[in-house]
Amino acid sequence: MPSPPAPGPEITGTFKILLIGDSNVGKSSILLRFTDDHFLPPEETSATIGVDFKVKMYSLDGQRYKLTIWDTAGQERFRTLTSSYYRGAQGVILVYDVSNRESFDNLDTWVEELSTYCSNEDIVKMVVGNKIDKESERQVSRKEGLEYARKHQTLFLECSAKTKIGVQQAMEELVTKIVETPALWRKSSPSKGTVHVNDSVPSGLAGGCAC
Ligand SMILES: Nc1nc2c(ncn2[C@@H]2O[C@H](COP(=O)(O)OP(=O)(O)OP(=O)(O)O)[C@@H](O)[C@H]2O)c(=O)[nH]1
Repeated sequence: MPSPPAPGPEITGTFKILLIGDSNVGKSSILLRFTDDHFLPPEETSATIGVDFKVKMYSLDGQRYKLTIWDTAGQERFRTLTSSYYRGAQGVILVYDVSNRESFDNLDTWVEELSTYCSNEDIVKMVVGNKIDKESERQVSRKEGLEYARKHQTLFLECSAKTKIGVQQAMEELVTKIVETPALWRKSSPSKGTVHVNDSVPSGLAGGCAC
């Protein structure tokens, strides 16, 4: 009998990360760029209905993390089960489109939704201005984005899912900050030195609730 494959390196933590923001700002595109390094042309994209998610293994400082990244619908009519999106999340990315002022102005609504459904003060938040490749159509300056993030004490980055600038960096900064916030994900330290984590499965119904 062939011997079973050797087990892979252990997973240090499993993190649930959410993408929220207005419809059309590029949440699904950021996710696809991050997980598959791919960008779909406009004619091949469609509005997210409800929620979608992708899983990606991610290495940082020699440790392996399992990221479940939830892509939520921006359109009100496609949003269902809102509280379960937030349940067990360690990180949230609030996305706006730098070429669409309204999507930036609406960030307040998303911050409000976050505070309604997520009572965990430790959750790591990041504001991301997407579509910086559309520089000539820019309606929101980098300074404004940065000021908004400072006011709400969140991380901040600008990116383009199209050209891929900033996408990897955004995820890396978010994951780094989550790792630096043990209260969010460490449950106990068993004997082998491995950390037991809040394993937030995509159903949003299992695992300890961080919210
Ligand atoms: N120029 C440019 N277009 C982008 C970028 N990211 C996304 N888009 C386009 O913006 C449109 C919306 O992108 P999606 O990723 O579907 O947006 P979404 O926020 O997931 O939308 P909902 O699912 O409705 O919430 C699509 O036509 C994308 O091709 C970007 O970085 N630059």
